[in-house]
Amino acid sequence: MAAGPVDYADVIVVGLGPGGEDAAGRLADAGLDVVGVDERLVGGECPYYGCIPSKIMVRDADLLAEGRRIPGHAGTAMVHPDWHPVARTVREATMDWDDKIAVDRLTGRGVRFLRGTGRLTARDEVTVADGDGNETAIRARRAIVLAVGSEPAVPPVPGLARTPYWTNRDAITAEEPPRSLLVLGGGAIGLELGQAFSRFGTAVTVVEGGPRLLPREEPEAHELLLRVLTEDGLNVHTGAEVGSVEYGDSCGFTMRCARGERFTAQRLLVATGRRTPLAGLGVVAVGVDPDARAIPVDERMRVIAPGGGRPGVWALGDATGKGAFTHVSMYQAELVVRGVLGEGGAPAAYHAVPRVTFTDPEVGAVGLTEAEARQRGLAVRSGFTDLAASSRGYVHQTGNAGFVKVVADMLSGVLVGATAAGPYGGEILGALAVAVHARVPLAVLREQIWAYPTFHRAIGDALKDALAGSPAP
Ligand SMILES: Cc1cc2nc3c(=O)[nH]c(=O)nc-3n(C[C@H](O)[C@H](O)[C@H](O)COP(=O)(O)OP(=O)(O)OC[C@H]3O[C@@H](n4cnc5c(N)ncnc54)[C@H](O)[C@@H]3O)c2cc1C
Ligand SMILES: NC(=O)c1ccc[n+]([C@@H]2O[C@H](COP(=O)([O-])OP(=O)(O)OC[C@H]3O[C@@H](n4cnc5c(N)ncnc54)[C@H](O)[C@@H]3O)[C@@H](O)[C@H]2O)c1
Repeated sequence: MAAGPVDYADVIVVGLGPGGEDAAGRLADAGLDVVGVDERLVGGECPYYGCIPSKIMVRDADLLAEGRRIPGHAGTAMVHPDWHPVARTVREATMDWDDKIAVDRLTGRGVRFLRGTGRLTARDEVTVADGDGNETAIRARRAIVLAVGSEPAVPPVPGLARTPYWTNRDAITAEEPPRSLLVLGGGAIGLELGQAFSRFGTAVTVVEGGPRLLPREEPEAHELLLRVLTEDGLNVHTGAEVGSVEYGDSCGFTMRCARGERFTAQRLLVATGRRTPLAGLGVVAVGVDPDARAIPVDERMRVIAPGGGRPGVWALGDATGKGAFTHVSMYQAELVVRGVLGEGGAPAAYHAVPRVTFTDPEVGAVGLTEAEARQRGLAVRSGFTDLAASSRGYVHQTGNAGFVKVVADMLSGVLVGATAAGPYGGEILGALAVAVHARVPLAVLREQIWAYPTFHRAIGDALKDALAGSPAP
């Protein structure tokens, strides 16, 4: 590689996903000389291969499902799925995977943008390699922000690496729904995209290695999704250890599981989590173990390493392992900006991280699950209510499956976690997220009037269930 001149900047932001782009823009707005570096698309995974295009697919797939629910309730409906408008909308939303507008927006705020791969070459220096083999070293006068996100983690299944498997990026750019799709991994990506393709006519088989779908959520969420997805026509297999994967042009993918099952499909989507490869980022330069799963950060998002913190080196987003969500990345960007500008403010708190899996029914959750709360030794009382049995569930009829579950710590007298699964589960979650975030006393929540007949009224019923037998406030 050709070594170039050394440049200087106040702040260098490596990775311009949701958090990095936001931090770079805001630091430039504050008058700092900021260099932003990205090797791919400014905006990161979320707008091009993640949240936005996947939710477009989910929304359109949900429209089909609603149409199919008309018979028996509101007349007749003939639903003929067509993927082409979906692919078109996704292309429009991603500008055909072109970030010109995002780059212009960023440079318009004064950020100097470099397209290339950044790596730490000293504790205050990032070297950027462009596609033509040129290298530019930049020294940071004030701060380096590592916002490199994550990439699909592909498990070491024998044979898999030699096959043309899909990751989320291939699924999002699909111009046609596959005839059949094997989904490896029953987490958020696998279930959202698996259900969406299924509604467009793809024969979908989900193969989950663990005992439960959405393993980080309440077991009731697994039970609900297993039932509903199976009713929807997906084949769902849990506890399946994959022994091998093969691919042939004529027969597609064949997956063999240790307990004897054999699955075949035209396409295979690998959705088994994310990873942040740290070695290539040169994190040893700031004392971080290159084999670590995430960049260790303190409560102000400063990078920490054995022997203490690294002044002027910050990290945010998926790379920090605090929750691979756009809202976490944006939340952390706020902390980084405040920290770099020396503004102080509250440190990071993760007791109320919300998450929504946009399946139908949606699974919204915040804070701890009941099992996590028990592991922490809290004085746990949980409450549960079935959404279908509520007045709104009765009114809604078809597609009304869901529940609200709350997890209370009776010692501190607050909710420490909650799940709202069902139609608009992610929206119902809003009220529960406020309660967990603001530590609203149970005595206050218990007095709340919940509008009738809403789905969120089920929160009141779940609270009653948790507090049954407790003295009135
Ligand atoms: C299919 C899918 C659906 C999702 N849906 C949701 C959702 O509904 N809601 C939600 O909250 N989250 C969702 N997510 C997660 C969300 O996309 C991520 O949490 C979010 O994008 C992480 O943001 P980030 O700032 O950490 O970085 P990323 O978005 O990962 O971006 C990191 C950027 O850094 C760049 N980069 C990496 N290394 C280097 C380097 N060495 N030099 C230069 N540039 C580099 C990359 O090119 C990339 O542009 C979804 C993810 C996927 C895959
Ligand atoms: N709606 C959202 O907010 C949303 C949507 C999609 C993705 N995301 C983010 O992206 C992350 C990545 O999504 P994901 O679905 O890839 O990961 P995930 O961690 O949510 O789920 C991965 C699943 O794959 C399973 N798995 C792992 N290895 C396996 C193997 N060898 N064989 C079979 N199963 C295996 C795990 O047990 C798990 O259930 C999510 O954790 C989430 O943070 C968020």
